[in-house]
Amino acid sequence: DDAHQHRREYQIMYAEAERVKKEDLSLLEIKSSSIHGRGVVLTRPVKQDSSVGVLYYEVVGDNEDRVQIEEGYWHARGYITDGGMIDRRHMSVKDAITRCDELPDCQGITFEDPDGLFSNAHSKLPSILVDVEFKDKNHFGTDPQDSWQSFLKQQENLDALYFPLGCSSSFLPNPPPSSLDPILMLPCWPRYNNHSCDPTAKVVKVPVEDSFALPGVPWKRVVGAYQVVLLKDLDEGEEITLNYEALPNYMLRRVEGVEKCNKLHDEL
Ligand SMILES: C[S@@+](CC[C@H](N)C(=O)[O-])C[C@H]1O[C@@H](n2cnc3c(N)ncnc32)[C@H](O)[C@@H]1O
Repeated sequence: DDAHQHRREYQIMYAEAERVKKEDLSLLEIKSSSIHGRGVVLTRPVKQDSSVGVLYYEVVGDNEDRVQIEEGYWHARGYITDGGMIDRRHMSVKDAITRCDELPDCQGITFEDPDGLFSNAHSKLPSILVDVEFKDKNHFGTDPQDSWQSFLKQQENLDALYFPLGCSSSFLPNPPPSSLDPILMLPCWPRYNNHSCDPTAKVVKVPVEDSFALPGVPWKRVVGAYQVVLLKDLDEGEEITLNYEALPNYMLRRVEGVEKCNKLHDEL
């Protein structure tokens, strides 16, 4: 059956994740959460400032869906998430990119493209006018319908991902199917961290050894690991939560229905 099939595929991938991350997984448990669905809780008390493991690794310049087509901008199929709009104009995308360059806080532009005219990153930019939103942030979400497009101002570290091999959303849909065995899912605990505006943990970027390589993609340069560090002493059974809005770019996709912390921004 379906759950059994999943189980076998995932077992192999998660074993690999576990091998590379070398975490003490006995510290963590995936359990039903009072916030939403399942969450990550501690199996024993842990002190403030301790790290419980790596949420993500950051790699430089990796994402098949993002192709650089305009100087200094990445084309991304998907949208820049809610909030942070500094301007909105009906104009061509080429003009919008020029305008974004001139606006001091502009980090990128995003617009609806229901007919997919812009979805081929390799073709010349269509000159039609679209409703462009100018954003002062580039938190990015992919769009299953492929009806939004964005151009993001190029940055030093373009990407953060935590596991190409077992836990990335290409293997493990978001949210993960609830049929999956929580014990089996433990190496992918980062996929179970719930959001809170009053979180119990934050991420801290630490360097990795030069020789560090991710399984399956050894050629990718890993520039850092984001550890989950507790903001206070926590007891056994307490949930590890993160403020999604405070996470670095690209770490979490747009999430519907979660509490907004930066409310003022979102009203614009
Ligand atoms: C990384 S997963 C967290 C695991 C999730 N609870 C589950 O059972 O699969 C992120 C998803 O959890 C939900 N979520 C996380 N924090 C939430 C919150 N504070 N309020 C409502 N939903 C939340 C959202 O649906 C979000 O897309």
